[in-house]
Amino acid sequence: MPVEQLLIHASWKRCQISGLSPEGPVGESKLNGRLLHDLLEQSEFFLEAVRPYLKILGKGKQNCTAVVVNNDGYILSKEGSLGDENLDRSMDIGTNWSEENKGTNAMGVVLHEKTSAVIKGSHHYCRKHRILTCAASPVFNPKGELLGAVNVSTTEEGSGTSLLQAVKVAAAAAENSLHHTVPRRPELTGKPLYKMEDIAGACEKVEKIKEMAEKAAMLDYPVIIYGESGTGKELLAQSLHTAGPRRIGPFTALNCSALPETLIESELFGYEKGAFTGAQSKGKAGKFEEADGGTILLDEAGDLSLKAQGTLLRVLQEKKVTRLGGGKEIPVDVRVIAATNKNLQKEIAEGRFRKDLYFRLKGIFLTMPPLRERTDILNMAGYLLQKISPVSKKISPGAAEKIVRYSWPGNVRELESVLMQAAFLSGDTIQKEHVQFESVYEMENSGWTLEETEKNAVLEALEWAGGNVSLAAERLQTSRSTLYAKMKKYNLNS
Ligand SMILES: Nc1ncnc2c1ncn2[C@@H]1O[C@H](COP(=O)(O)OP(=O)(O)OP(=O)(O)O)[C@@H](O)[C@H]1O
Repeated sequence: MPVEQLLIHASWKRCQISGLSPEGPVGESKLNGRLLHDLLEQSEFFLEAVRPYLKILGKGKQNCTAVVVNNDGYILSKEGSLGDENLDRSMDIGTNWSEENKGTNAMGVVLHEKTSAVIKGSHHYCRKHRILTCAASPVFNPKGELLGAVNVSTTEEGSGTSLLQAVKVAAAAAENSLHHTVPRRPELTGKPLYKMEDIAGACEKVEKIKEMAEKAAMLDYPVIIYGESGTGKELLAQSLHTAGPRRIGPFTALNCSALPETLIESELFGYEKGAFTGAQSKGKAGKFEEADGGTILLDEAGDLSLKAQGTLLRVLQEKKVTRLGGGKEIPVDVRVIAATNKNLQKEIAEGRFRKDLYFRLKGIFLTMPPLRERTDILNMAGYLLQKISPVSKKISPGAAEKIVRYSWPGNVRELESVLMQAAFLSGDTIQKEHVQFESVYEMENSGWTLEETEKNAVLEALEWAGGNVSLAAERLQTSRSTLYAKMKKYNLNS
C-alpha cells in the first residue's frame, strides 16, 4: 500500500477505535474569550513566522482557506474563505481540528504523523468534510520540536498535489524564518521593519507613490493607504514609519478584520491585572499604548464593525486610553495609518463606515496600484525570484509571456506565491509549465502580449529619463546595449 494510503488507513482505524462516527457529531470544541486571547498571545512567535506565507496561500483564491494550527490542533490564524458559511465557521480561529475532534483530516493526520499529507474528499472520516480537499505540512522549531501545521483546504476539485507542494514550501519558509528570528520581547516589535528602498518597482505609478510617501513620512498627519489585497499596503505603512522621525518609536499593527468583537476593547486599551478571570497576572498594554511614541497600522480598517469604529473613534478623539479594570487615563501619542482594500466612501454611503471616523483617519490618501496596471511585472518577477530562490534562475520567454498576460487578482503577493511554486518545480530556467495559476482565474488576462508590455515599459522608462538611455536602462535594470536593441526592435527613438 502506498505510504499516503497507510497514513489514512491508520487514521481511520484510530477514529473507529475511539468510537467516532462518520455521521457525526464532530467535535465542536472551540476556544473563545480569554482562553483564545491567551493562546494567541502565547503563539505569537510561531504566528509571526507563518503569517506571511499563510497570506500567500489563502488570500485572493476562490473557495480556498489556509489556516495554521498549533500542535494541539487549534486554529490560530486563517486567510481566505471556502465560500460556504457553515464550512467557514467550522474553521474559525479557535476551533480544534485534531483527529480526536474531527476524525481523519489533513491537519489531524499531520500532527499525529509529523509528516505532510493530503486528505481528499472521501478519505475524510466524517461525511460532512468529504466535500473538501486538504493538504497540510508540519512546522518544527529550530530544536526540531513540532509547533503545529500549515493547512490549505478547498472545495474545488483537484488532485491536491499542487496544494501539497504549496504547503510544503510555506512550512519550509516559515521554519526558515524561525531560524532567523529571536523570540520577540513584548515591548519590542522584534523583526526588522521594511524601509522605502524595499519597495521595488520600475514603474511610474510606484515611483509617484514612493515620492509622496517620502514627503508624508516627515509629517504627522494620519494616512489612509488604499489598494487591492497584496499590493504592498503593509510594506508602504512600515516604510512610512521607518522613513520619518517616529522610527525611533515602536510600530504596531492591528488586523481589524481578524478582531473578534469580544476582544476589541482589550486589544485597543489593554487591561489591568485581575480585570477578568484568566487575565495575565501582570496586566497587558493595549495596541495604542504599545505604539506610544510611534505608529499604529490599522490593517483592513474597512472591515471594522460599527461597534469597533465607535471605540476607535473615542481613542482618536481623546488621545488617551484607560486599561480595562483600571482607573488611570494613559495619554498616547500615536501616528495612525489605516490600510484598506474597501472603498470607504462607498462603505459610508451604504452605512457600514462612520463618516466622522473616516475624517479622523484621512489626512493623506495614498493608493497602491494593482499589479495588472503596472508596466514592471517582469522586473518585479525577477526581483522577487532573487529573494525567493537561493540559486539564480532564469525566466524563459514562454513563462514571461504567461506572466504578463495574467491579470494577477492577488497582486504582488500572488506573484510571489506563483514564483515560489515555479522555483520549486523548475531547474535553472522557469518554463511556461512551471508558472501555474489558480485555474479559476487562468482564463482572465490583461490582454497584453509580452511584446506590448515590453514596449510600454521601454517607452515609459525613456519618457521618465527624458530620453537619456543610460538612465532609462538603469531604471529597467538592464544594459544600455539591450535597451538600444529593444528600441530598434520597437522602432523607438530616445
Ligand atoms: N513593491 C513591492 N516590492 C517588493 N515587495 C512587494 C511590493 N509590493 C508588495 N510586496 C510583497 O508582497 C507581499 C504583500 O504585501 P503586503 O502584505 O504589504 O500587501 P497588502 O496590500 O498589505 O495586502 P493585504 O491587504 O492583503 O494585507 C509582501 O510579501 C510584500 O513584501
